[in-house]
Amino acid sequence: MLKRISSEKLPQAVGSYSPATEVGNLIFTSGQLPINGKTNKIDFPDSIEEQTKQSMDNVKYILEDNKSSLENIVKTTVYLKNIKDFASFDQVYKSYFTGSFPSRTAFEVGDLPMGALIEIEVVAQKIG
Ligand SMILES: C=C(N)C(=O)O
Repeated sequence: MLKRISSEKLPQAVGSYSPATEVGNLIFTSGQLPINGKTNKIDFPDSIEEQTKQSMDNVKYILEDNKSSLENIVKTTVYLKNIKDFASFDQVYKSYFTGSFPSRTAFEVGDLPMGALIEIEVVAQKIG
């Protein structure tokens, strides 16, 4: 049975989607835009580093509020507005992991909602 899940720390969805869906022992997040849940906006429109932090924090909130964690990510998909941001994004991204890294695909897209520079989605395993 599937269940729609969320976190109180997330921003409002910008469209017709649930923040995440749980099925069995897996969590599938929607793409997390770099929107701050306190301000409901992209606080740093020109900074890939800050936007990576916010998208990763939003992923983290979903997982940690639903019996999972960043360490339990199976696969990450990263959408970048500009592939030239890859190295800067990756520097911030790797700081969120202490052991091994999840599988990942990263690629450039034409555009993202709200003028974002990045959007990150994950599939993660639940703990216990
Ligand atoms: C922001 C999204 N994840 C969406 O619009 O699908």
